[in-house]
Amino acid sequence: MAQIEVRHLSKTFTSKDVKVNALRDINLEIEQGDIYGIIGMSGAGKSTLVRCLNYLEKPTVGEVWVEGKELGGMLEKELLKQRKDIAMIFQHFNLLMQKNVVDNVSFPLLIQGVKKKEARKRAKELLGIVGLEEKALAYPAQLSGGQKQRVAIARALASDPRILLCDEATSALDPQTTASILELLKDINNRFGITIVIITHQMSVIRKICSHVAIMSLGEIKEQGRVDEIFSHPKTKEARELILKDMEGEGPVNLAKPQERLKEAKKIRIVFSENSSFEPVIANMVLKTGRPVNILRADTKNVGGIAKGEMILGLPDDKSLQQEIEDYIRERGLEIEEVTGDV
Ligand SMILES: Nc1ncnc2c1ncn2[C@@H]1O[C@H](COP(=O)(O)OP(=O)(O)OP(=O)(O)O)[C@@H](O)[C@H]1O
Repeated sequence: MAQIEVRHLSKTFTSKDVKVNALRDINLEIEQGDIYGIIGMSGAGKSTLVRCLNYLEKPTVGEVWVEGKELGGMLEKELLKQRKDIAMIFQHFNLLMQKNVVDNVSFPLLIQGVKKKEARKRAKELLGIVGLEEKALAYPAQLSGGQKQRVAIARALASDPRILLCDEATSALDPQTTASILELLKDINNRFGITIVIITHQMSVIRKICSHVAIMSLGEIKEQGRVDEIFSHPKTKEARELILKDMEGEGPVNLAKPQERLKEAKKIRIVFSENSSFEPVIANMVLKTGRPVNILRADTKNVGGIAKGEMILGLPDDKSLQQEIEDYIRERGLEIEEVTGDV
């Protein structure tokens, strides 16, 4: 059994005469040690889903199993105990502003009944793990956003959780700070084997550290699986859109401007594996066929540690030439799929 299993989970919010189906028939399996991303636009149901994973939100229908135990069958006391193993961090850090850093981190330990001296000692160790030892006596207001999130991570680790839920933990941070927090989460996952569930609306976050992803839209999971597979072979419109948006966000090469494009009849997407270099392939293809193509987008990315790249080409309005180009690309071991709509 997976460490976290969600079965046929639905959540409906009802207020007065308005009903919102926030989650519909969600099924998920998250293995121990995964970094699992849940991505979707605003209102997709991500926060509601992640809050169901520790029963901060009670599903209307369905089951959540954590380490072989069904949360819905637990008494409130058992649930509180279970939540010790499922820590959470948030977009706005949720630190205690009147307490200094070391006291913020000690706080959950004191609540658990750990003696003050021991709690402070452990808190200082945790601050070492997140690289903030020298800020132990500072107050949250004196810290940057990235430092505040590090304190929140240290505090989350205080109860020795086996699962860490991150609700838009990097959304309030600039790209560089985001990268450093993602590195820290990856390091924590590596060193301590803590399973991490990350909610985000940014595909770049998924690409940088997640092993698996579920793509949500309007309360449903549209696609889920290994991140490298979804990036290479997105099956749904939602996945394709998120991947394209990600490319835009990080400055892809948008080579042919609309006014400069040759008339094109078909668009294809080529996926490059870690060993292929697209430039010689395309240059040689153009030389061989003697006809130029529009390179509409080109991008290479580091996906889960593997170099991946893709390119979208606009092909001329000549069926046999299209076939020749596609055959040439396929013979070089590259995969092709047709793209519809604007790119
Ligand atoms: N307590 C609530 N009462 C009523 N409706 C709610 C409640 N919480 C969430 N919803 C609704 O459920 C849907 C899903 O919301 P949710 O916050 O889970 O989405 P999200 O994907 O996390 O969005 P965001 O990225 O904006 O936080 C939305 O339509 C939202 O308005």
